[in-house]
Amino acid sequence: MRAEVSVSRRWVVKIGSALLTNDGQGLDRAAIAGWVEQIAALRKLGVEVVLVSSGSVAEGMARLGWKRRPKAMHDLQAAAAVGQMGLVQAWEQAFQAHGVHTAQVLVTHDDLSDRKRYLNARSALLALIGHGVVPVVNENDTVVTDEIRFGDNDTLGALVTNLVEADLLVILTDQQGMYDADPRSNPDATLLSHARASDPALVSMAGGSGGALGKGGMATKLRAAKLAARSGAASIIVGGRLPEVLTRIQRAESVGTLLTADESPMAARKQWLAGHLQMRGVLVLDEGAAKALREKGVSLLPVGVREVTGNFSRGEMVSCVDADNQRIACGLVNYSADEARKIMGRSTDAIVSVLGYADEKELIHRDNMVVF
Ligand SMILES: Nc1ncnc2c1ncn2[C@@H]1O[C@H](COP(=O)(O)OP(=O)(O)O)[C@@H](O)[C@H]1O
Ligand SMILES: N[C@@H](CCC(=O)OP(=O)(O)O)C(=O)O
Repeated sequence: MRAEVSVSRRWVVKIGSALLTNDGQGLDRAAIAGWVEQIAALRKLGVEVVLVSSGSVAEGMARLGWKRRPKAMHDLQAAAAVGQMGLVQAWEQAFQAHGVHTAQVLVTHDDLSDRKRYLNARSALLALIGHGVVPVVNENDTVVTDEIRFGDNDTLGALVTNLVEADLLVILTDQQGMYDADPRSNPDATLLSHARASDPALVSMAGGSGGALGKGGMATKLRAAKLAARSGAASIIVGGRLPEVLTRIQRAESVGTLLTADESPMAARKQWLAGHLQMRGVLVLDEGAAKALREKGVSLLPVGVREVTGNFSRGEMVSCVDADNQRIACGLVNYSADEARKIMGRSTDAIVSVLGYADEKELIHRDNMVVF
């Protein structure tokens, strides 16, 4: 299993507040430099990395001289706004030393649950990765309210893993991994090396809430691993202070706790796509496109579409049928119904001249499509 992890090509690395801020004493720049050095080395081996960095509230508290995590939402928001400045500065500076660009990406729950915004966030993150930039993601704490907060970045890390279809979610924390009981209150607890994320026995082993600075605790990390498994990704919960921790994961060393998915990424994603969304429209394909989708599983380009029915928006689910109305596939569409009608039957190059702009060149990308 560890060997499979070592060949994974896209990682989301989530770093918790306690770890990043030296238990609240301000950003641990030496630790940050160490992780960045490892990430730079991973990139040279062809591993793409998206960072999910907590610590805005904790760093804001340190900057404002607050000893305790505030309870009031406006104070949390204020601390997050102050701290986020320090956070991105620290990451940017550390990556600059390796000639790597970073990008600040702040998201809310709405961004990832709304279909259109989901696609937008996805294409922006994939574009950043494609340009060799390391996205540094956090929750947009200053604009979210109580009910819609992810609250803990473990969940955010898992959703980003689903979003960019990463193979691996690495959760760096202040313990060596997941134990069979909370090691803070059970000194005899033993470290779990490998389990299935779906194993029901794990739930009672993960203690409740997190430390003084973080929010999640082990329960949210376990939940995150289950969420990541929905798109087939494995998760590793591991001590972020372990020397060369990321490099060792890449070398298939048995560090931390590996939580694996029951299904392959493709099977998991297709199940997710097929089970979660309502059809909003139909695209009738020409013979060539129908054959290409059925036999080669390629993306659907506008040129292969003859007719568009329904009134869908970008990001919604549509079904693809052949001229005899036989269902071929379904998937998340990159253009609205009106746009699709304008560009159907046209070559990809014509999208800009017809619409005046272009999103993706595909009408439905094959990663967002299930072929029946
Ligand atoms: N079974 C367990 N194994 C390891 N840690 C656990 C377990 N149950 C609860 N915990 C607690 O979870 C804490 C890590 O969560 P948290 O404080 O939220 O960290 P982070 O800021 O890294 O997200 C650990 O310090 C530990 O006390
Ligand atoms: N968005 C928040 C993260 C919430 C949080 O505390 O997460 P974590 O430490 O990962 O459990 C922040 O940056 O402070």
